[in-house]
Amino acid sequence: MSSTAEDMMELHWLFDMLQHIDVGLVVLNEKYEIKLWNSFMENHSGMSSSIAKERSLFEVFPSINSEWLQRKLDNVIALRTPIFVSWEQRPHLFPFKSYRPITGIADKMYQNIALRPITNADGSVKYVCMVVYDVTDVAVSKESLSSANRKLDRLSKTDPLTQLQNRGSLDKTMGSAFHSFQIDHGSYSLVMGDIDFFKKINDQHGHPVGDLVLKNVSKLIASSIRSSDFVGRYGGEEFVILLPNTDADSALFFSEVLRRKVADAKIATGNTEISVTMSFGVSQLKRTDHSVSDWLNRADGALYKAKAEGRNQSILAR
Ligand SMILES: Nc1nc2c(ncn2[C@@H]2O[C@H](COP(=O)(O)OP(=O)(O)OP(=O)(O)O)[C@@H](O)[C@H]2O)c(=O)[nH]1
Repeated sequence: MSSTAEDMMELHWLFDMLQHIDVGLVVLNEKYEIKLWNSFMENHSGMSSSIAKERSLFEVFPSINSEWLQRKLDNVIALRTPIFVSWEQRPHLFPFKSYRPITGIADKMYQNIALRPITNADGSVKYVCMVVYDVTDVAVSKESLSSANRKLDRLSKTDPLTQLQNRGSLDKTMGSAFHSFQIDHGSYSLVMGDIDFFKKINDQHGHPVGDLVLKNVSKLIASSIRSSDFVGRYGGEEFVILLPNTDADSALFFSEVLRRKVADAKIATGNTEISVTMSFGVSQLKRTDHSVSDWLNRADGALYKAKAEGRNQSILAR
């Protein structure tokens, strides 16, 4: 076979392979008209090469942000350098369906796109080749990993019984508030609440009813705070509420409203209804507090006093 015939055959092979490679290939001219549309693009768009060719890419896919892509394509031609667009910047350019049966996360194919200048024999660049990689598997596993990490992070901060913040998470939140106070000297208050005679509830009705009471009280507290407040379960039947932008008197007012709500609530346990009361200690963060413990200890001291003085009351630490 002559070398020209061999070259022709090689060219034919190459063209055949590019047509059927599992990667999208599109060639555009300077007017963004489609000059090449391989079988990957045909299969995923449902549009044959004969129909796509000579039409503007933006007419075929009106959902593509034409201003953004035109700028990129113009740069590829002017600077003669390739540009890459990752799925993390833009999940997809072409709105192709994903046929992955594994997950509901991806209904569209995630794509990495390379825009490459095609250099003519005379060195000029008049065409751009778009290479479209289907990276749905990579994107989906990365997304599921991030979602699993988010879930783990949430779990590590949550008390499983009450779904409130756990003690560790609350300690961190109070630490952040203490740190902010050193900068803004704002008003930050703590309300520490404890269910009265909780041991009796366990003893009289059993531990599962005790748990039910804890869950109900937690819901009541959670529904009483503002979105900027924090509440956590600090110990067995002890709760701490952190109120930013709240001075001592307002925190005491909040505590009394909550105390009355708890006392008025009826908790259905199946065959009977239970009522509980709570005692509260309130403290506002002061410049003389050297640590979160100082602030917390003052609330704890006030709570101890509320218990000693008859329970079902709130006491403010001065
Ligand atoms: N059901 C249930 N009980 C708990 C849980 N955590 C702690 N407790 C119980 O809560 C009770 C707390 O009792 P005490 O510390 O004596 O306090 P109290 O009976 O509430 O009395 P005062 O606080 O003095 O009013 C103990 O019996 C603990 O076993 C829990 O997760 N579920």
